[in-house]
Amino acid sequence: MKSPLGRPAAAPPADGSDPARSGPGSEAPALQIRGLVKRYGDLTAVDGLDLDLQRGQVLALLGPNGAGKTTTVEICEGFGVPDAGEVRVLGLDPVADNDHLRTRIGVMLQGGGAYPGARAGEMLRLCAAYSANPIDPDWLLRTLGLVDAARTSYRRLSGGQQQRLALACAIVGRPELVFLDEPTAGLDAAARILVWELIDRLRADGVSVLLTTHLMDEAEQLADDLIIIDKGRVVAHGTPAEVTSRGAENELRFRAPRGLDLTLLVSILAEGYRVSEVNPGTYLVAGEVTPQVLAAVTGWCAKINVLATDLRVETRSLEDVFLDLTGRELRG
Ligand SMILES: Nc1ncnc2c1ncn2[C@@H]1O[C@H](COP(=O)(O)OP(=O)(O)OP(=O)(O)O)[C@@H](O)[C@H]1O
Repeated sequence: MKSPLGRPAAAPPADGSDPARSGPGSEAPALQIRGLVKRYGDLTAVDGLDLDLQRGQVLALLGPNGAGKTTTVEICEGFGVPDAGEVRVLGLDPVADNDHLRTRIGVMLQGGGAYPGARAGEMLRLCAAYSANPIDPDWLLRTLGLVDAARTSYRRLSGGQQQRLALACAIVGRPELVFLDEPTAGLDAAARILVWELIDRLRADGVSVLLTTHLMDEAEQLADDLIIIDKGRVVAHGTPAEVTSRGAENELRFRAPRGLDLTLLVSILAEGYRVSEVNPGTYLVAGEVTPQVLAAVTGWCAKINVLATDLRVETRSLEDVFLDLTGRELRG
């Protein structure tokens, strides 16, 4: 069955003009930021930031409190003007081309934009009415577990229901790019999974997502790429696996008979690896553990006819990397 999220083929503009400049179906990246600077008085909130988000990808923007995430996202949404640098959203200038972008991007507002007395279902239908080809609101209410809340006024919704309604409103217009600001903050485990599944479906349908989050597992689960920023600068970027492994001193541990002669193993491994018997019968190889290093160690075991047991590669978590880079907890 075709997903109700799927974007229709873009129709050419009726007047033959090219309002988006980059054109419907263009290959312009979802987001491209070069050398972004934003100052508030003496404070440089964003300090030469570069960022790329390709079509159909999820990019997680991580950083401690005050790192410059919201400032960056607001500039992308057209709510702020850079002091220097260039920002392109779907190939367009978010301020000058705001009118053309409004229907092509989705913004998840934290509690904002709501009429407290309006019912959840009515609010979602109102958001849908702004779009020429909205996603079926009833499908979204079902998918986000909001059917029972559809007739409840916004002010009586639980925090988690308001959060999911904000997500539904952000995507009901079938945006090409959606900005999600901590979309699962405060949600219980079941609701969080519903939101994660929906974000996965958005990606599968070619929607690009810029996700700000303080949740390490959320970033690792959902993101194709991560950017960690601190004091307005990028301190790490890449896939979750790249960010957690780059330059990392991982460890390989195994158990084997005590007192083995390690000279041959040391000579097989490249310079810089440290091999030691940390406890009688427990061996440690410290350095970047690549597949080749793992093969070298097991090859050495085979050569000396030793069966290594409890062989374990210990990698650093995203939280460890984050702490190393920013000196602060991911949660801020
Ligand atoms: N309108 C403003 N006027 C003055 N300073 C501001 C303004 N908006 C943000 N700042 C400052 O800019 C810096 C970056 O703030 P920003 O909200 O972008 O960080 P953040 O990474 O989103 O933080 P958080 O995780 O707490 O939301 C902070 O020091 C903040 O106090």
